[in-house]
Amino acid sequence: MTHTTIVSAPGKVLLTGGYLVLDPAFSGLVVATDARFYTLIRPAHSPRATATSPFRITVRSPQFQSATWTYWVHIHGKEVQVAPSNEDESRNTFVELALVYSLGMMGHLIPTERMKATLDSGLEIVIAGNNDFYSQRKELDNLGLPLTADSLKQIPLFASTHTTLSKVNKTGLGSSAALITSLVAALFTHFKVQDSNPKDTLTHKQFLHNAAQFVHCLAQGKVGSGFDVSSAVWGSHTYRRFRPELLQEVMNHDAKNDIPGLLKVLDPSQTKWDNEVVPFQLAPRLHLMLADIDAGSHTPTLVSNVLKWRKNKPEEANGLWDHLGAANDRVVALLKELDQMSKDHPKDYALAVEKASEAPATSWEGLVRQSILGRDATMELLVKIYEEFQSVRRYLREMSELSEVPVEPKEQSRLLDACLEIPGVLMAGVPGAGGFDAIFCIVLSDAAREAVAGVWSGFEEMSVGPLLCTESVDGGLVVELSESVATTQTHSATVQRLLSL
Ligand SMILES: Nc1ncnc2c1ncn2[C@@H]1O[C@H](COP(=O)(O)OP(=O)(O)O)[C@@H](O)[C@H]1O
Ligand SMILES: C[C@@](O)(CCOP(=O)(O)OP(=O)(O)O)CC(=O)O
Repeated sequence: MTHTTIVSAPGKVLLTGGYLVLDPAFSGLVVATDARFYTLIRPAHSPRATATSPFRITVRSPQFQSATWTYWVHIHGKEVQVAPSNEDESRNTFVELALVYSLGMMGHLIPTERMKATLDSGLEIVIAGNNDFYSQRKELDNLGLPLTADSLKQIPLFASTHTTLSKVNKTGLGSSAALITSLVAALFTHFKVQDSNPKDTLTHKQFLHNAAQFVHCLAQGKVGSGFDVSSAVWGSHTYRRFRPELLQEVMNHDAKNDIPGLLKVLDPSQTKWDNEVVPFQLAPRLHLMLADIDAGSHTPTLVSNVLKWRKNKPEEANGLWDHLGAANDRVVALLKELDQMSKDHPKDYALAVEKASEAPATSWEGLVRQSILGRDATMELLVKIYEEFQSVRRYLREMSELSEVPVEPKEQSRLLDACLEIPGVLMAGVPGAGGFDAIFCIVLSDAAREAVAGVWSGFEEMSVGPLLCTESVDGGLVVELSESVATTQTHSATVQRLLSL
């Protein structure tokens, strides 16, 4: 029997609020995906050479070449220091900082004896992301399969990427945020930190959020909006960022020399964090589809150019920000109204969605006017959502033109418009920072789903790679396993696969 912990965190897609969410005056709608990152932790059964030797932690990412890292942990009372082995082929700053700060903080939060006992025979950490996080184009090529959802389903769980972490093509689901969140949370779970600090679960989760935001910002070298870490912790929601100044004072590597000071900033009972999280879910029968575009854009470049333009032309930009912010908020409010409608009038809702599935969104308004059965409130809402999201797109195109940054470039507009011609497609847009990275569609039926997939695979201007994931129904962080695992036990296919990696 081996005490094993597995914690997962979802990927993300920012449906509205790209750029605006960097400013605390605006919020963004982020949907968590059912594509998840998993961190497994278990004893390595390799005792220390002598009672004074450091403890050893090995981290592996089996989907990548040259992706094993060793760390040595030194414990002096409450002070816990983690140093990377200088024999490794590569360094992984994201993993390293998560270990340095999580273990550093735990040294001050749990009894030293537990710290030592948990590390005594060394720890093995395995990190794996759902295949959707990384482009599978090469794998499908090797298998001689076309770039379709059916082909992707034939690839085994946590398949090899046949490359290194630095060379892999990512699909934009936010691998580093999901990785850091699952790793930090798995460490705190494995060392049973909550048992020593019996704060309520919500406060503990807020602390994990703050800690993951801090590590992610430090690893990225900047304080971003943090919507990706937030959805990795809380699942789908509307997000308003925390004041960036909150982390400014600890955003340097000296923070590890003052762990009590860092804990003070990250502990929600000591420092008030002002981020806002309002849970969100898509109404039933709305299905989120995602695709990555092979061309790709460099998000930091897009962001720095848009922000440069906003700084140089504040009047032009601020007006657009206000209009776009208001349109984004209306889309969210309408989607919530639709969800409420599905609960209040489930039969009418189902009928309207079926009717809407049979016609393209441009003709729904006609259906509303022709309705002989009186008002069809659901259909009216669907029309409003479609139209409001089309105004969001118009503002994004205006942003592209004024800033000369390709937020919704023409090629992407043509692809989105082609999707919207299909019966039963409610929304089609560029998520997050936009550019040539990805697109999303929200569709109302299986037939619409298939037709959209057909448009994607037949689109000749760009290579559109479907992803298998959709909205997460499990929210944010999930403790998948925290127990002594007997070999005879039965687990889900995902957990079984992780245990065998
Ligand atoms: N499976 C993995 N195992 C270990 N580290 C990973 C893994 N996936 C991503 N990372 C870390 O995240 C970094 C990528 O971060 P970044 O370029 O910000 O990508 P993203 O936009 O997907 O978050 C990698 O360099 C690596 O440190
Ligand atoms: C511009 C942004 O508001 C949104 C970017 O969202 P993406 O989903 O495009 O991000 P990456 O995963 O880094 O590519 C920047 C931010 O909020 O941090």
